[in-house]
Formats: sequence, structure tokens, C-alpha cells
Amino acid sequence: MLPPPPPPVSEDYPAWWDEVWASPLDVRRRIFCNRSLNMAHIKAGFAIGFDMDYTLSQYRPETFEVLAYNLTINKLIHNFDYPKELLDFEFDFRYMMRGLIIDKKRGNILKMDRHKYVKVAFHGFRKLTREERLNTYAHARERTEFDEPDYALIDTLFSLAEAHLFMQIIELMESKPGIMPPNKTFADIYRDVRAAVDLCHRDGSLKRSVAENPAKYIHEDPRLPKLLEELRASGRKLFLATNSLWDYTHVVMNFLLAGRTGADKNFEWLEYFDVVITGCGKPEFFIKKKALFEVHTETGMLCNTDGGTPMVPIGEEDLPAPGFMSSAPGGLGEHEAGAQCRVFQGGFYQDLHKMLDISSGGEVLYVGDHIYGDILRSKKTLGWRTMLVVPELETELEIQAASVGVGCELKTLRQQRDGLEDQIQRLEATIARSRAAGLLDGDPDEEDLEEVVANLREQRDKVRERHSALLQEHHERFHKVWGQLLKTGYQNSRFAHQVERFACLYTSHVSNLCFYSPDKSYRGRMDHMAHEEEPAFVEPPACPLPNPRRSQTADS
Ligand SMILES: Nc1nc2c(ncn2[C@@H]2O[C@H](COP(=O)(O)O)[C@@H](O)[C@H]2O)c(=O)[nH]1
Ligand SMILES: [Mg+2]
Repeated sequence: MLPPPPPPVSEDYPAWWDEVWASPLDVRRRIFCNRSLNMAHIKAGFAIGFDMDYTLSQYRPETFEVLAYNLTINKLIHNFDYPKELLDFEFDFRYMMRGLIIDKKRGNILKMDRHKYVKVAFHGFRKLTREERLNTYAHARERTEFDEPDYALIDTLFSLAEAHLFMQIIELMESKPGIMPPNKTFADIYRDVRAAVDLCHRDGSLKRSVAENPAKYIHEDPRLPKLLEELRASGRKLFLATNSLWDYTHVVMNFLLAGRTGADKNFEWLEYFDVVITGCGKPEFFIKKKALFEVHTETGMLCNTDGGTPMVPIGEEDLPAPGFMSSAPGGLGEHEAGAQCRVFQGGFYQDLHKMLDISSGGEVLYVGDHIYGDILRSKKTLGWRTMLVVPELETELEIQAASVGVGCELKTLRQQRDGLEDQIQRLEATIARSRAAGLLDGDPDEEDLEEVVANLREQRDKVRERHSALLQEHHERFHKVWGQLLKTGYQNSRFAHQVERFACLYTSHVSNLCFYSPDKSYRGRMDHMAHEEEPAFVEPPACPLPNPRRSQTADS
């Protein structure tokens, strides 16, 4: 049966209604589910929150990250006394990927699997040999957890430039000894790079450029305004909770929701939300009580509140502006359509719950891009439901779709390799036991048995080689250096493991929510344990070799 024809586009339907019929949904537009979430069950009083940077606002790496990288180099040279040779560096924004780990002390960058087993390691741009890698990380006397302070996670897209720069400086140091300021350890270099990046985000140099020309640095997403409108019309309360401060948030949100820049900016975008919290300092926002200030949107001035309730300064009879510090005591009351919402800075998640009349964490869905900053604490501590935005997923899905056959071939080769290996090991053990029991003494078939084992080994080696080459080729299709984002070898990468553990939902772009009903019931996929991958039970063949145990029993 063909699907029914699309209904005519009318004012009753959202403008993107036609896309509903683009079924089955393009895999790049899908929202994937780790933990079931039925949006229809959590309607009244339910709130949906958004992070801003790299969630609603997708930066263009070729301009934004390049700018961050160049500014960092300038700061390293001028503020940290680094050599001018850094000016010769070029940033390849495709080189790094999220989920990698910096070993600060050794100056290495690592990719590991979900068991924290290091599968790929580089020192500068030199790949560590298998032996070096195993000696450093697998055979170490103490198990390392690869956490701060000795390791740093590259877990946001903001960190890609600093990780690349760190590698380049290590490479420069190794190729030109004495070029760096004296006595700098690898860990010092990491600290300096981190401090220089931090400065770019704090001293306005990066944000000023974005404010001057947002279109150069931020991708437009024309579906966003409709999405927010639709979600609000479905009865959910919406909030924005960003670590960016008010002035920058105002620039980015004006551009994203209204295409407004410079003097053309206005406050209309605040109508999409019930409350906006800027400078909220996630993840501490989820853990630690901090003062909540109300932002006077016209001037950026901050005023004290008691958990959102205005606190009028002594002697100040007139409040700074009409609407500012409305007398709502904590709860925001009904936020009428077309009214601008209040804007705060700082605070604690409990302030937000009170304002939105949220009684339990399960009534909040928060959409963010940062596993640690947005997702992990909010889920583990507060029980918020979470959706992780992984823009890299779009390309991963494209390549994965184009290599379905390779996936099947790899699986077959792995099964063949494991089967052969198992056969070899069982044969070897049986031969050894038979020999020890004297069962093969003078047996003319002994040589044949050795030949069988040698043949099996040869077959196994061929299959193993083919499997390794194909797996490598497969990974290189995703990324020449680091391979597939969500896999390491054939296991889930550490990043994939975190996505699976902490994100109830994940998708490539926040606007993919447009392709689903606001009442969608997201269902988790079926779990698979190792034994469930086995085919139907097969009666094992009778063992053709002498069975030492049986013979011994018979003799005794
Ligand atoms: N001071 C620093 N700020 C940073 C750094 N990396 C990113 N950022 C800023 O954080 C917010 C992220 O906002 P959110 O909407 O994702 O919560 C944004 O303003 C970035 O500029 C850093 O290393 N240091
Ligand atoms: Mg973010």
C-alpha cells in the first residue's frame, strides 16, 4: 500500500507539513532513543530547555574555530611568550574529533574504547607504535581512569582548535628542541593553551567578531522559530539555559530567530521562551546554589533577586524599567503569548524549577551539546530527561549508510576468524593433553594433526589480515586519522558509551525535532547481550580426536 497523499498545506498545518510525508524519514533527520520518553505523558507542566552554543547555534568551523585558533596563537605569543613560529601553523578544522583525550603529562592524544582501552595514540603527529601504546597505557602498573587533572577530555566542539594547537606545539617542540621557553613541560604547554583559549572566550575578542557579522560565523537554521512556536503551542514551557552572558546571547538569538543583527536587534526573540537564564555556569548550576540576578535587558544591568523574586534596593522607589523585575513571586505565572519573558543570570536549578512550577526532574527535557556541561549532571543529579545534539552524526550516518555491505562483511570475517581461532585452540589443547597422556605415542596420524593445525592457522591469519585491512579502510572512510566517531575498532568508543549512558535521546540537529510530533513516544531499542547474537543452537560435531579423559577412565 502506498502511503496516503500529503494533505494540502493550509494554515492549520505547520509550514513544514509536507516534510512529514518524506517517509521513511531521512536517517540524518532522525532522533535516536537510548531511554524511552513518551512526550504525550508529560505534557501539562512539562518544560523543554535549550542550551545555546553548539545546540541552537551551530558555529561554522571554517570561520569560528579558525578565528578562535588564530586568536589563541596571538595570545600565546603576546601573553605567554611563545615563539613567533606559531604564526606559521595552520589550523585544519577537520583534523580533530570529539571524544579524544589529552594526556597532559606525556603530550599525547588518545582515542579509547568504552572500556577505557587506548586504541589509537599520537605524540604530536607521530603515531605511537602498538608496543609503545601498550607499554604506556595497557601494561601500566596502576589502572588509570583518564580523568582530570592529568588528562583532559575533548568533549565540546569548542575544544577542537585547542587540541590541534596542542599537538602542533608538541610536534614543534620535538622537532626543534630549545624553541620553547625553557623548562616547559608538556603539562605546562597544555595549561598555557587552555588559559589562552579561555582568555579568547572571556576578553570579548572572539565574541566581538561574531557580533559584528553573525552570518559569517553561525549557520542559519530557518526551522528554529517554527519549532519553538510549535513546542510552545503544544503546551510545554520553554526555557533557554546558556553559559553565555546576556549581551552575547542577545546577539546570537536575534540572528537565529529573527535574522537580526547590529542596530536592528530587538527583544522579540524573548517571546519564544518562558524564561531565559544566561551565564548559568553549567554544570555547577545543577549542583551548587548560587545567587540569581535579574538582567535588565535594555542596559544589561544586574539586579538582586531572592530566587527570582525581586529585591528592591533601599531608597530605590522606581524600578529601572516597566516590566523589569515584575512582582511575580518566584513562579512566573502564565506567560502570555506575545509577551517577553524575564531574563536572569546565574542561579541554581531549583530557582528554575520554582519559576516553571516543575515538581520533579522528570518533567524537564533539556537539549544540549556538552556531555558534561549539559547532560551528565542534569540527568544523574536532577533526573532531567536529556537530548544530546551531535552535529557530527550527520556525516557518520551518511558514511554508515553507504557502507552497509562492509559492515556485514566485517561481521562475517570476525565470526570466521573467531571460529578458526577457537578450533585451533581446542585442537592444540587436545593434542597437548593426548601427548601428555601418551595417547599419540607412535601414532602415524600425529603429523597429519600438526598439518591440520598449521592449515587452520594459515586460514586464520589470512582472515585476520583481511579483517584488519577492511576495518582500517572502513574507519578511514570516516576519518583518516581517528576513524569513526562512535566506534573504536569494532567496539563503541568512549564517546559513544557516554552518549548511550547519559543521553535519553540524541540527534544531529536540534531542528530535527520538527520532523516529529511534539507528542512523540520515543522508544528505546531492544538491548542485546553477547549471547543473543548467537545463531540457533547447533549440535556440536563429534570430536574426531582421541579423548584422553575417556581413555584414562577406561584404563583405570
Ligand atoms: N571562559 C570560557 N568560556 C568558554 C570556553 N569554551 C567555551 N566557552 C563559552 O561557553 C559558552 C557556552 O555556552 P552554552 O550555550 O553552550 O552553555 C559560550 O559562551 C562559549 O563562548 C572556555 O574555554 N573558556
Ligand atoms: Mg553548548
